[in-house]
Order: sequence, then structure tokens, then C-alpha cells
Amino acid sequence: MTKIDQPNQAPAAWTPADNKGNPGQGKFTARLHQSVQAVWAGCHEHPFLTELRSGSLSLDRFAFYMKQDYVFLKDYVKMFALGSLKAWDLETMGKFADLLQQTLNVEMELHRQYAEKFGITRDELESTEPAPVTLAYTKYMLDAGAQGTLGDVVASLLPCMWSYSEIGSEAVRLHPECLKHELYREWFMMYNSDEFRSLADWCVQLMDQLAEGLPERELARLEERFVTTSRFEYMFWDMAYRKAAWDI
Ligand SMILES: Cc1ncc(C[n+]2csc(CCO)c2C)c(N)n1
Repeated sequence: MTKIDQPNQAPAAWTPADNKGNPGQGKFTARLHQSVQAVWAGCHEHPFLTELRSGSLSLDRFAFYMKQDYVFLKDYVKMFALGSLKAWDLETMGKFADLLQQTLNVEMELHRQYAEKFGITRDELESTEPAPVTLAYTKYMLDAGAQGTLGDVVASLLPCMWSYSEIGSEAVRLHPECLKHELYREWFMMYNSDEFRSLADWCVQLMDQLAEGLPERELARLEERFVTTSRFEYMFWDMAYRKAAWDI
């Protein structure tokens, strides 16, 4: 069938994002979700996460993850500062400022307390050197944000929020045994919380608002940001499983 013979396709009917982290159909975030389907499926099925869910993940692998995640968070919160800097309206500026304060002063303290349960001291966390994947991920993201618009900031930080929300809620829904491990259950509870889900939903909706009316060239750039940080999310799991530090 030639192109001209094809019936006009009605645009997908718009449906709002639900509160389970699913984008509305016909929205830019539906396109984004589609473009990383294989990458996110790879994350869900990576041995780091399958073993974390079953409780068989070794503590040294999880400790490596916790230490790298702390280094990651130190740079990730700067994306919220960039969000506040690049936003044009007070509401969005305020929301990013709140996120920065909450993550930096509350969540990172929770991270330090949680790490102590694995025998990781505060000094050890503070002196952790970023491994190659952590460094590449955070520096890519900060560069994309610094060079770009608020759309670039949000597209780059979104996989972190959205994929973790999906990982947390799917784990508890499909593998409730993940809540049995005395130490790992806290991790699943955190990422399956309503609070975390609504944060991810807010980011998804902001991405859709920012994408509205943009030319395809810009949408393609935002999609590339989103796909790249999604690939880094996969690599982060893989790095932690292999405990991949510098070789030399
Ligand atoms: C590699 C990596 N990617 C995503 C997250 C999840 N995460 C980190 S900060 C933040 C927002 C504020 O809570 C979220 C969702 C993580 N911890 N580590």
C-alpha cells in the first residue's frame, strides 16, 4: 500500500497519566516509554534486581551499589538546581527548589543511615570515588542539563525517577516476597511509596507539558537524552553487580 492509500490515522485519544506511573496515550512520554522498553525490561530482569527481589543478592554487591549511589546522588541533586535555574514560572522553580532541599538534607541523611546497616560508615560514603559508569552517567546528565533547556534537564533526569518507580511498584506487585528480606525490604518500600510515585508522576507530566508544541527536531533531542540516561540506568545495575571499579 502506498502512503497515499493509507487511511488517515486518528491521533491516539488522549488519556491522562494514571497514578501508577503510566503515561497518557498520545503523549510525548508514551513515545519515550516505548523507545526504552527493551532497556527497562533489561533492568527489571538484570540479576542485580532479580536477586535483590528474591533476597539472594550478596551484601557486598549491594554495599558497592549503596556507595556508588551516594556519589550519584551528590551530582543528581544538582539537576534539581538546574531545573530551578532553567524554569520560567515560580511554581516549577519552587518545586525543584523543594526537591533539592528535601533530597540533599533529608534523603541523603536517610541514605547514610541505611548504609550504616550494611556496615558502611559515613566516612566511607563521603570518600567514595566515582566508578567509571557513575562518572559517565552523572557528567553526561549534568552536561545535557547545563547546555540545554528545562526540557533537556527533565528528559535527562526522568529515567532515574520513572524507572525506579516502575521497578519498586512492579517488584511489590509481582514479587511480594521482596518485602521479606530484613535489610532489602526498606529499599523496596521506599521506591514503592505513594510519595515516590507522585514525584515520578509529576516529572512525567512536566515532561509532557514541556514537549507540547515543540518541533520534531527538538523532540528527537529530548528522546535521545531520555534513551541515553535509561541506558546508563541499565549500566548502573550492571556495574553494581560486577562491582566494576577502575581497572587501573
Ligand atoms: C542510579 C540511580 N538512579 C535512580 C535513583 C533513584 N533516585 C535517586 S534520587 C531520586 C529522586 C529523589 O528521591 C531518585 C528517584 C537512584 N537512587 N540511583
